Amino acid sequence: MGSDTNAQYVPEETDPAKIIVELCKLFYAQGWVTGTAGGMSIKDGDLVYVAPSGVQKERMNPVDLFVYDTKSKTYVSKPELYKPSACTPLFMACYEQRRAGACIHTHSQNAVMASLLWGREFRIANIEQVKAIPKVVEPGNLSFFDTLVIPIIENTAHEEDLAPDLEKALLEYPMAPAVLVRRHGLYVWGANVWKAKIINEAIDYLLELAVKMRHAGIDPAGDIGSEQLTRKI
Ligand SMILES: CSC[C@@H](O)[C@@H](O)C(=O)COP(=O)(O)O
Ligand SMILES: [Zn+2]
Repeated sequence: MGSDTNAQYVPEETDPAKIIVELCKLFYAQGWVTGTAGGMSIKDGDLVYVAPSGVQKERMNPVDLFVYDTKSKTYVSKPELYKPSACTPLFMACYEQRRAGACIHTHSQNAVMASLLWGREFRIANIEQVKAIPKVVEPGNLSFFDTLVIPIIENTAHEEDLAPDLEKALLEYPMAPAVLVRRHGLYVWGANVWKAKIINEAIDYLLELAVKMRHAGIDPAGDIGSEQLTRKI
């Protein structure tokens, strides 16, 4: 019985270009990368894989991706028709300052709504899903009783101009697993692509929940029990 179940196991894809193409389709279905927005990147050793700029991110082929060698500082694969994603300097900042193995940028409406409802930082506490978020500065994940804090930076006219403020936020918030961009979206990274995917999903869930809590008059960072004041019994 057990071996039958294992026979169903499909090994994970290991080609970064194929993984980016696969995940962008999933993110499109979530409404995170529609209308050419958002994207993602993977760092595999010295090589950084990045999507082309301005393309429908759910319709890319592996050969469309740019591959940059951080050692030789040259592109080892450079599709002729395209320019690399405008998010590239931001992905590079996450690789350099966070030793990330993958970065995801979404235009999730949950991220945009949260950026409109919170000021300089987003906070949520005492929700089970925070246990999917790494502590970043030490091994392990946040506990149920920890507060997740995500800095919010202001948007700029061009994506690449966000890089200095993102770099500053990464320095000022060493424990942050992501950065929100007001009226724009979210940057998330992880030690590898699957961790980045999980963290992105968990953060999006928490952003959506926090926005709903706010609309219900509940403080998402409030103490356990404080929400009872808003409950109609
Ligand atoms: C809807 S256009 C969005 C872009 O300006 C940008 O914000 C973005 O997320 C994607 O940039 P791109 O250069 O296409 O990878
Ligand atoms: Zn964007």
